[in-house]
Amino acid sequence: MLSPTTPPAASCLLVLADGSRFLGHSIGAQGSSVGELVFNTALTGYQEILTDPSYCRQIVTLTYPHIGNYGVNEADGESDRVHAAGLVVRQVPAAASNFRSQQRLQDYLSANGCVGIAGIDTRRLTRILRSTGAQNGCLWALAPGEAVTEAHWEQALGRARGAVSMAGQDLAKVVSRSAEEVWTEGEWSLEGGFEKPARSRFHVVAYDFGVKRNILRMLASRGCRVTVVPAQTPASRVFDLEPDGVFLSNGPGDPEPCDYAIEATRTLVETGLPTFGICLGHQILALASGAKTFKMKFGHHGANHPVKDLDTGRVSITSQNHGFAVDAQTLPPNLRATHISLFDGSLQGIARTDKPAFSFQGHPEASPGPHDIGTLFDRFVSLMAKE
Ligand SMILES: NC(=O)CC[C@H](N)C(=O)O
Repeated sequence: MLSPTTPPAASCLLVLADGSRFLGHSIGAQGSSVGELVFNTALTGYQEILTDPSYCRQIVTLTYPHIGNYGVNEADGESDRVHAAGLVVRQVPAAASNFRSQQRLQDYLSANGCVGIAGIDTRRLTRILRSTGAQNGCLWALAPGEAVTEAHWEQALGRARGAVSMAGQDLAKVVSRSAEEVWTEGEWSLEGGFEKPARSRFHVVAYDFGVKRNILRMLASRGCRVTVVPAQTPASRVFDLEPDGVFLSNGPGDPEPCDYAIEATRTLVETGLPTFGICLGHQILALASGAKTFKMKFGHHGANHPVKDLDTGRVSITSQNHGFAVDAQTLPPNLRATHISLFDGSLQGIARTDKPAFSFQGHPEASPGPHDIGTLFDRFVSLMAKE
């Protein structure tokens, strides 16, 4: 229960570039933030979403109305900080209740300098984004007690309209680590915490375009020693590391301007190194193979997207987070479609016909899940074993 001495929450404004206004209360840091507004329909996983580097410069609206109910903890972050440019929710329960919880979502947002708003009609916002497409917005948490004025709305609109468009932005090099790192931690379980895999059969070089930790953990748990390398690492350095396979990670922004990654991938794939890409990594593999990408209207962000495997006919429920996609009409003869989205028919997976390389648009590593398509990691390991 709220104690009678709890000060009233500070006001928070959200203004979209099209002029739509929302007034709610602050649940995070004070100040303003701009970014591309996207909506995510997952029911859980808000901490993983906030810390997913792929959300860099995006303000995330969660359509599920109760967010923060199980708190946050040290183990569940997909990176070492909050990357989302802001959080928009309907309601945060006053108490967080879970045996793993170490902090309330509100305190976590404040400590991480992330602006957040609650108390707005997220259904109205989602319907705007769905009909007009993802658009830039400005989130502005005022000082406690400060009154909202017309000048605030006007200034916020100016900031929203002045924000750079996501199309054309290379953000992989912005969020990538700057030094190489050896990764050994495996997957988490309730009984044992994070696994420390004893032996490794394969050496994988993983490109960090904004990599999520659970990807590295799933590789480690499958017997891979992983060397994580910065986004701009040239192919020559990867050859020096003598890997058995190359992994291309997820990441924020537009894949098209990532020329260094496209170039390195082309070289590595051509030499026949087994290669696996996820999300941005999937788009990079496509571009390196001669296909094209485009910006989607509002993308796919959620945890229940059905995807069909075109080889087996099997349907998997998958986690998705992308605003760009590979254009199925542009696949060259040596690239075949392996998966499609059953929501809109868009391309979800590809494989090279001439080289041991494949990739997936959604998230087989998704934590908290679903885990249906986690088998793609086993496919990568089999590919390395075969080669
Ligand atoms: N999660 C990701 O890797 C996203 C890839 C890319 N930034 C997109 O929006 O499509």
